[in-house]
Amino acid sequence: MAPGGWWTSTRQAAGPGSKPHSPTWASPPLWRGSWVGPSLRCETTERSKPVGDTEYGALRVAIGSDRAGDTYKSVLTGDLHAHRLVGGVIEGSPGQQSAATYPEVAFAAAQLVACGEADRALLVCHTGLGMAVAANKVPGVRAVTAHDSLSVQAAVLSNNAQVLALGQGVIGLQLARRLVAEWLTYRFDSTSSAAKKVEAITALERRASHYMQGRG
Ligand SMILES: O=C(CO)[C@H](O)COP(=O)(O)O
Repeated sequence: MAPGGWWTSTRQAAGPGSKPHSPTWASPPLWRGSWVGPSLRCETTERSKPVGDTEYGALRVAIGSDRAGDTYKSVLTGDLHAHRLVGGVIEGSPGQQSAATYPEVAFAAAQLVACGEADRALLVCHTGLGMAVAANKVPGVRAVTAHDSLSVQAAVLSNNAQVLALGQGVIGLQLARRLVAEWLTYRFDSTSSAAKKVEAITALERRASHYMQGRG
């Protein structure tokens, strides 16, 4: 089901050189759940797949921006559609999104990731900072701001971050496009030494949540 209101999704066939990342849309169904309004609600009862897991092939990427990131978002959306490793693009409807603030957009996109509707999210605002801060409020989501190749690589390989936030006011468009192209080629290795540290972050998140519940 297409995300309601804000988000539209597009499936696309991977290009000839895409193996082993060719999409397998039919089994299991990857586009489940529906999304409502600025504060989106995940109606998926069962995750299509674990957050950040890419075993099903080509990446499904949600992309969003506030007004300050709109120009880059348009260009990067085109790049995503054309990229051989991207199997689907979910983008906020430009009309409504241009009025949306970065916390709303980031939270909504991060929810798409957390619920398994998207593998990753690409967010653009003026600095990339607020988007990452807001996206990190969604449990299970790891969002970073990164404006150089090493950080983009480490975001995936070391931190298993599913969300990349860029600042339209910080880097030039061509660097942003290059970084996104690089970002799409990286896959987290769950057998790597980084995995235990990412698990530790998840455990901390659970502990914090229990602590807060105890206080409530
Ligand atoms: O960069 C932003 C948030 O980190 C955003 O694009 C601009 O922030 P605002 O001026 O507070 O809306």
